[in-house]
This record gives sequence, C-alpha cells and structure tokens, in this order.
Amino acid sequence: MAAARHYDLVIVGSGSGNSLVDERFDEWNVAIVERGVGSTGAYGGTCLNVGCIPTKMLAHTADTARAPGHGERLGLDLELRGAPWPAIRDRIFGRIDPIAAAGERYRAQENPNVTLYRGTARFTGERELAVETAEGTAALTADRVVVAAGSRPEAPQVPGLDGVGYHTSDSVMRLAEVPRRLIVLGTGFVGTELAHVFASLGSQVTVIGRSGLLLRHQDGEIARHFTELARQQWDVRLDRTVKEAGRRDGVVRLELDGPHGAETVEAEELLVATGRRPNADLVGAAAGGLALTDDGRIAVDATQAASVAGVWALGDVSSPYQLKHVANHEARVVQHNLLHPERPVRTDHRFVPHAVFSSPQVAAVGLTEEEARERGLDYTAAVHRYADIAYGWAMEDTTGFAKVLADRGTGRLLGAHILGPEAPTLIQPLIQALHFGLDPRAMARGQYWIHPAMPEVVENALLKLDLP
Ligand SMILES: Cc1cc2nc3c(=O)[nH]c(=O)nc-3n(C[C@H](O)[C@H](O)[C@H](O)COP(=O)(O)OP(=O)(O)OC[C@H]3O[C@@H](n4cnc5c(N)ncnc54)[C@H](O)[C@@H]3O)c2cc1C
Ligand SMILES: NC(=O)c1ccc[n+]([C@@H]2O[C@H](COP(=O)([O-])OP(=O)(O)OC[C@H]3O[C@@H](n4cnc5c(N)ncnc54)[C@H](O)[C@@H]3O)[C@@H](O)[C@H]2O)c1
Repeated sequence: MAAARHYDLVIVGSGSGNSLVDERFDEWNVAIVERGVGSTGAYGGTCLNVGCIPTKMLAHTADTARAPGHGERLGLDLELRGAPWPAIRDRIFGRIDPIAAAGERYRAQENPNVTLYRGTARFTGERELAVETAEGTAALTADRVVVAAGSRPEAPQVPGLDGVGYHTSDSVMRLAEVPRRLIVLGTGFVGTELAHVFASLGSQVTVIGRSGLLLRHQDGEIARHFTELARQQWDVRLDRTVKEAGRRDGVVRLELDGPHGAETVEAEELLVATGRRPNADLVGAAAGGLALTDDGRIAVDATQAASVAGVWALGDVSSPYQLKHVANHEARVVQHNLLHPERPVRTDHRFVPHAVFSSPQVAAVGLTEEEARERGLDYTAAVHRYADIAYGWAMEDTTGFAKVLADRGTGRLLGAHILGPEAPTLIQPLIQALHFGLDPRAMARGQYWIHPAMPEVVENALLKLDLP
C-alpha cells in the first residue's frame, strides 16, 4: 500500500454525504469514497438509485394503472389496456441513471479540491482508512471524517434462501419482466410499496408477514385498516414463519408454518423486504474506535459527533429512522458543525414524519395512540373520514380517514395519522403544527381552509378534538 494521503475531510458515502461539500469548502482538501449501490454500482446513494425516487416513480405509475378500477364508482367505464414493463422501467432509470452519472462526473472532474475514490473504505485506526479500489488499496488519513455509509437490505436466516436467487429493493426494480407471480417477504415500508407496484402492473402478489398486521409499527387503527384493504388486493398471509426456501423448474417455493399449519407458496420471483442493516460493520467502525449502539449503528451525540474526535456520522448508518429527509437534515447539521465547530448546532428529531406510498397511502407524525397510552398521557383522539368531506364525496372514497391526537392538559397536538389518497401531502400542515407548537383549535378556526379541498379532512379532525 502506498503512503497515506492526508485530507482535511474524508466523506464515506455519496448519498446525503454527497451534499456536504459546497463552495464554502473550496479551500478544503476533500476525499469522497463511494463503493456504488445496486446492480449498476451507481453513485449517489440509495434514495436516488434504489430507494425513494424509483419506488415513488413506480408507485405513481401503479396508482395510475389502478385508476380504471376506481372509475366504476364515478360512473366511468375505463380499461387499462397495457402496462409494458420495459418502457416503464426504462423511463424511470432513463431519468435516474444520467443524474447519478452527472453527479459522479461533477465530483470526479469539476471539483478541483475533491478527490473521488471508487471503492470500499474501512477504518484502520482513528481517522485512518484503507480504500479498496479497482487499482489497489489506497490509505487515507484525515483531520475530519464523515461516515455517511447508509444501510443495506438484510435477509433472514432461512434454510435454502441463499440458493433461490431472491431479489431485494436493490435489484427488483430492474427486473427484465414483471413476474407472473411475486412473493413479498416482509410487511414494512418496502414490502407494502413494492407489493402495490407489482400487483398494479400485473403480478399476482403474495405478501408474507411474521406478525398479525401489515405496517404494524403504525398507529393500530391505521395498521388494522391498511391490513384489511391489503387483503382485498393481495394474497396476504400473516402470522407465518418461513421454514425453508427452494427453487425448482424456475419456481420459488417457500415452506411456511402458520395458524393453519404447514403450507407452501410459489412464485416466479421472491422479494425479500425484511429490513435494512446499517453499514457500520462494512466501514469497520469498531477499528476506527467508534462506539456503536446496541442495534449496530454508529453512536452519535445531538451534534452528530461520533465517539472519536473529528468523526461525524449521519443518515442510515447512525440514525434509527432510515429516512431520506432525516439523512438530509442530519447532513445540514454536520455541514454546519464542520464549518463552525465553535458554535455547533443540534439535530431536531422531535417530530420525524414518514409516509408509505402504497395502496392506500399512509402518513404519520408524532405519537401513535398506543404510544400515548403507554406513556400514560391524558390524551384525546379524533377521527374524520374522507367520506365525510365534500372532496371525499367527489372521489367516492369510502375508506380513508385522518386521525389526530392531542394532550388534554396542554391542548397541544401529540400525533397525526392519515390513511387515504394524498396522505403524504395532507399530513404536512400537521407536521408544521407540531414543530411550531400551533394550538389545534387556533389552527382549525384561525385560518381559511379551501373549500371543498381535501385538507378539510384535517380541519374537521382537529375540530372534533375534545379539548377544553
Ligand atoms: C426501496 C426504498 C425506498 C425508500 N423510500 C423512501 C422514501 O420514500 N422516503 C424516505 O424518506 N426514505 C426512503 N427510503 C430510505 C432512504 O433511501 C434512506 O434513508 C436514505 O437514502 C439514507 O441516506 P444515507 O445518505 O444515509 O445513505 P445512502 O444513500 O445509502 O448512502 C450511503 C452510501 O455509502 C456507500 N457506502 C457504504 N459503505 C461504504 C464503504 N465502506 N465505502 C464506500 N462507500 C460506502 C453506499 O454505496 C451508498 O452509496 C427508502 C429506502 C429504500 C431501500
Ligand atoms: N416511504 C418511505 O419513507 C420508505 C420506503 C421504503 C423504505 N423506507 C425505509 O427503509 C427502511 C427499510 O424498509 P423495510 O421495509 O425493509 O423495513 P421495515 O422495518 O419497514 O420492515 C421490515 C419488515 O420485515 C419483517 N421481518 C423482519 N425480519 C423478518 C423475518 N425474519 N421474517 C419475516 N419478516 C421479517 C418485519 O417484521 C417488518 O414487517 C424502512 O424502515 C424505512 O425507514 C422508507
């Protein structure tokens, strides 16, 4: 290995880590290390290449493919005449791949103060790294290191699983064709979003879960309604344990055990969506002297500083949230703290919202009713259905609702949960209310709500809160 090259700053990971370096770092000597994500080894991290962006481009396509099914209740006679997968896939990656390539080119060729290493970085000591590249191993030392190494899909230990050629979110969106049948193992964000995508574009989808509910970490009322609606679209098998996996004659078989005893499910393809593991191990965090949390993340304080001076971590490698808006927020905190170490700022994780772009859509912020109860809070909850607002009549929606929770003592909102069309958009005023401490009564009555628009479902839920 050649002598170590020294940098002012080394960044491991080009997802949210890529956004750190702007013109304020022009005088810094910076290295960015990226090993590549997905089957193309792309630059730019998970969200752009194999995460948020392609899944949402697919989810919107899937929503549109399902529109004819909704037409009947509006008196329309619609038909989906085709969903040519190669064209859909290539439209999406035809847009994403050039963005990733341009991002890489920009860092590699247009930033004179930045050196891009394409390879896997591993700590060899405090602020010391070895990078395995195609050209050999490079040794780097730095005054400061930012670990923004993300997470990767993790599959369960099931006999035979490794031999079946299963997919994860890293590969399934680039399949050559939509499989006739698809098994989705896992009932969280990835499983429910991609079940919606493939079911809407022509696959017969079987979803398998360990527990009794899909999206079981959501508010109980949301998870129960979502599960009921999912059963109308997919073959949903819950409370199941996968005993064994195999592939014969091009067909994947999973042997399950569940409430009805042993059963076998079959499909041409299997998507494993059972969670993501932080890449702290891959980056050799322990060799770098970095303390880890019990669940394997790099431990950081409220300023995103890790346990070794001069090392910061952000995003999925250190965050319990595994969400892009959280990674981006943490990146802005790290960026400030690199530039202004004398007056560090802290990350705000008080009200982290999330949304699931499945069928139906789900969005939430703050406490679930179960969490409010567990904390012994004196709370009040109110639900308003889309069916009971004018725009809900326009859509003939029969299943969507907004639920809000507030503390009776303080009058403050505790949480909000929406299931139904445009839930990720409708939740935004409630995120704002939580962040800025808006009184729900003032929020409901102190402003205009456009009539007859969908946010009236939020207005009416707020008005129903039983507050003094
Ligand atoms: C299918 C899917 C859909 C998603 N949808 C959403 C969504 O709708 N909304 C949302 O908020 N979040 C979503 N997420 C989560 C979101 O993508 C992540 O939270 C976010 O991308 C994390 O950003 P990051 O910068 O921490 O990590 P990443 O973007 O993963 O970046 C880490 C980078 O580090 C590189 N790397 C790792 N180890 C090393 C190493 N040792 N050496 C060199 N390079 C290394 C990786 O190759 C990667 O490019 C989704 C995730 C998935 C999988
Ligand atoms: N819209 C979004 O914001 C979005 C979309 C996709 C992913 N993400 C992020 O990516 C993360 C990873 O997504 P994910 O769906 O892989 O994880 P997840 O944690 O949401 O869901 C994993 C599911 O797999 C199940 N599971 C775990 N081990 C299992 C086993 N051995 N057998 C059967 N089931 C098992 C879990 O019970 C859970 O239902 C999410 O936590 C989320 O933060 C976000």
